[in-house]
Amino acid sequence: MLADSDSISKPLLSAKATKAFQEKVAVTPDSNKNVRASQKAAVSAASGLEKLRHRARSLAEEVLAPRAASIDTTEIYPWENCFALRDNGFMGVTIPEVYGGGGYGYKEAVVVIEEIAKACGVSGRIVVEANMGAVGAVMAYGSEKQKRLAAELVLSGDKPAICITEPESGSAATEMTTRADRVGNSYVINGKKHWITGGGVSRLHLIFARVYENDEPQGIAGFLVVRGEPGAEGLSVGRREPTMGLRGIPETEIHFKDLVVPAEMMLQPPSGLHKGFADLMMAYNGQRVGAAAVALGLAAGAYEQALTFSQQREQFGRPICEFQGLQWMLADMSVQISAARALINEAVAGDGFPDKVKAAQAKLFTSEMAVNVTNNALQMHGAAGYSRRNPVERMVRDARMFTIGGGTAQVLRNVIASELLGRKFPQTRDGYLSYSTD
Ligand SMILES: CC(C)(COP(=O)(O)OP(=O)(O)OC[C@H]1O[C@@H](n2cnc3c(N)ncnc32)[C@H](O)[C@@H]1OP(=O)(O)O)[C@@H](O)C(=O)NCCC(=O)NCCSC(=O)CCS(=O)O
Ligand SMILES: Cc1cc2nc3c(=O)[nH]c(=O)nc-3n(C[C@H](O)[C@H](O)[C@H](O)COP(=O)(O)OP(=O)(O)OC[C@H]3O[C@@H](n4cnc5c(N)ncnc54)[C@H](O)[C@@H]3O)c2cc1C
Repeated sequence: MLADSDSISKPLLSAKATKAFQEKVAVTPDSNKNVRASQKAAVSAASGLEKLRHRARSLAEEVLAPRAASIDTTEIYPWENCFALRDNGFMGVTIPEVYGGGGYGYKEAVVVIEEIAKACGVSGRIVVEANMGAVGAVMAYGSEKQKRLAAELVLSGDKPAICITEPESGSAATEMTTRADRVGNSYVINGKKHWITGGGVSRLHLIFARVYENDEPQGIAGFLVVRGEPGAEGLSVGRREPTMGLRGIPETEIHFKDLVVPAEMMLQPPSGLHKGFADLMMAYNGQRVGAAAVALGLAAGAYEQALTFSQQREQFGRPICEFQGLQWMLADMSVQISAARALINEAVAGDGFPDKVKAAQAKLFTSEMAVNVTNNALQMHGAAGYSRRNPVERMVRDARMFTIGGGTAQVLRNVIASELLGRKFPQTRDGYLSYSTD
C-alpha cells in the first residue's frame, strides 16, 4: 500500500521525463489534473478502508479477543459484544446514512468482518448478519417503513435472523413448504425452519415462504417479523442444536403457527413473486461472501498464531520455524489466505449484491481453505494446539461450519459448474424429465 504522502507529493518522474511523457501520450494539463484527482480519490478511499480495518482490529484485539474463550465455553450469546460493535458503528455498516447507518458497501463490510472474526468467530457472524442477508435484502427491496424498522433494530444492536432452511429442504431450498396464505390484508404463515442462527436472540426475522392466494401458488417471498412484538405470537423458538463450533450463537428451530403478518411486511421481490426466490438469493449472495469473510478471518487468525508460535517454540535446540517442513506449511497457508482474500474482494468489487458465481467461488474456496489452514495451524502447535486453552483449537471447530452453512461446498460447485457449462442441471429426477418434454 502506498502511504498518502508517498503517492501524492513525490514526483515520480524528473521534469524532463515528465515533459517527454506528456508529449508522447498528449496529456494536457487539464487531463493531468483529472488523473491527479482520481488518484487522490483512490488513495483516500484506500486509506479510509485502512482506517476502518484499523478500528475493527483495535476493537477485536482489545475487547473481543479476551472474551472469545468464555463465549465458547458458556455458549451464551454475547450481548456485550453486540453493544460494543454497535457503539463502534459496526452494526449497520451497510445501512444507508439516511437511515442512520454507515453508508458503506460490502467492500468495507468484509474488511470489518475479517478483522472481527480473527479474534472471535461468533462476533464475526454477528457482523455478517447485521450488515448482509436480511439487512441487504430489506435495504435493496424494502419499503420505506421496512427499511426504517430494520435500521432501527440493527442500529440498536439486533442481529437479524434469516429463515430459509427447513428440515426437509436444506440444499434443496426451492422445495421449502412453509406457506404464507393471503387472508384479507395479511398473510398467515405456517411451517417450520431449522438451523436458524440467532433463534431466541434475534428480533428481526426475514422468513422465506411460499405465497398462496386462494390456494393458488404465487412464488416465494420474504416476510419481516419482529419476535416478541404484539401480533408475532405465532412465531416461536424451538429446539437448540448443540453445535461443534461457533457455540455462542444459538442455532434453533423456528416454528410458525398461524403467524399473522400484515401484507405491508412482505418484502416485494422486484422481479415479481414468480422470480421471488431468485431475487432473495441475489440478496443472499451478500451473506455468502460475508460467511467467506468470517472463514477468512478465522484462517488468518490461526495462521498468525502459528507464525508467532513457530518462532518461539524450540525443539532440537532451535525454533521450530527453522524446520523446512513447517516453513512450507506457513508459506502455503499465507498463499491460500491471500488467494481467498482476492476472491472475496473480487466478489464485492462492484456496487450492489455480489454476483452469484463470484459469491459461490469466494465462499467455496475460502471455506475449504479455512478448514485446512486452521487445522495446519493446530498441527504446528503440537499438543498445545489440541488444548482447549488455545484459541486455535476453537478456530478449528469454528471454521468447520463454513463448508456447510450458507450453501454446502458441493452445492456451490454445482452453481459454478452450471455457469461454466452454460446449462442448468436440475438436481431432481423429474427436473430432467420435465426438461426433456419441454
Ligand atoms: C438454488 C438452490 C436451492 C438450487 O435449487 P434449484 O435447482 O431448485 O434452483 P435453481 O433453478 O438453481 O434456482 C432457482 C432460481 O434462483 C436463482 N438463483 C439461485 N441461486 C441464486 C443465487 N445465489 N443468486 C442469484 N440467483 C440465484 C436461479 O438463477 C434461478 O433463477 P431463474 O429461474 O433461472 O431465473 C441451491 O443451488 C442452493 O443455493 N442451495 C443452498 C441454499 C442456501 O444457501 N441456504 C442458505 C440458508 S441461510 C444460511 O445458511 C446462513 C448461514 S451463514 O450465516 O451464511
Ligand atoms: C452453523 C450453521 C448455521 C446455519 N444458519 C442458517 C440460518 O441462519 N438460516 C438458514 O436458513 N439456514 C441456516 N443453516 C442451514 C444451512 O444453510 C444448511 O445446513 C445447508 O444449506 C445444507 O442443508 P442441509 O444441512 O439440510 O444438508 P443437505 O442438503 O441434506 O445435504 C447433505 C449432503 O448432501 C450434499 N448434497 C445435497 N444436495 C446435493 C447436490 N445436488 N449435489 C451434490 N451434493 C449434494 C450436501 O453437500 C451435503 O454434503 C445453517 C447451518 C449451519 C451448519
